[in-house]
Amino acid sequence: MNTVKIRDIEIGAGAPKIIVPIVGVTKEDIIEEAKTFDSIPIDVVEWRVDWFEGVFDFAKVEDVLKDLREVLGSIPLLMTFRTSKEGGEKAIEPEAYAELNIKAAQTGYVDLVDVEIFTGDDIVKKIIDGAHAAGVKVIASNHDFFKTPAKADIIYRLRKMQDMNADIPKIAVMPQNKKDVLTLLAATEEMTTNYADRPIITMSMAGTGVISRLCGEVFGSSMTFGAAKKASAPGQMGVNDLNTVLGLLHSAM
Ligand SMILES: O=C1C[C@@](O)(C(=O)O)C[C@@H](O)[C@@H]1O
Repeated sequence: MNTVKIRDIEIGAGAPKIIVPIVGVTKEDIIEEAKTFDSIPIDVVEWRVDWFEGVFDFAKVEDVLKDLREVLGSIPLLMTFRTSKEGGEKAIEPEAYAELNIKAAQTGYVDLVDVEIFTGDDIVKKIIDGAHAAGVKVIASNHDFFKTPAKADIIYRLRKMQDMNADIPKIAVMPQNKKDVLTLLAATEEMTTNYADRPIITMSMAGTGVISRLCGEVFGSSMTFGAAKKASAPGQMGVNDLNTVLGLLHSAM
């Protein structure tokens, strides 16, 4: 399996890497939160730009990115517009979505962008090619906030992301019972063992699924989201506790 190197972080090797989301609404909140990150264990910061009040004015987005980049120093920065149809704060037209992601990639301030795989193949391809041309890696994503698809379907979606040349395929699903968590873990193991030639990220959300956010090194999920100030999805643990558990499991493996 190939790893993905972003700055000093090697994704797909060792313990899962911790991503901490920022979900501030104002520039001030976003930057203030980023300033607290030098005292907590973080591998990658995710700016959830769909929460930002100025998200539809690119000059404002670029202004925040510039300051975030400066405050974060060498911590890699992922920019994510999570659309309302996949659990995010706002809706966006596909063309505007492509433009936002490609322009952000071209600023040189971001290391990764997140692209929802079911936005339409042409748009997805345009974003992935545009990000790569700017030297930016792409996480392809899919979210089901209501249920857990069948194992074969989860694997199909992750393989589609890989086939479309995303650097890191990712899926987040909601369990309706404990068996659904096992389905997500089984899909993760099968994808990693049989199909993936790159790191993947999977999680089962909410309290029932929290185990999936901890055991990625066993089953094959290379990154996990932890909360600093405010969680961006149900089931995210506090980042310090998350780091402790990942470290304990890593040293026992
Ligand atoms: O895609 C994901 C995963 C996530 O939904 C989670 O369940 O941790 C949190 C989001 O911020 C992120 O973009």
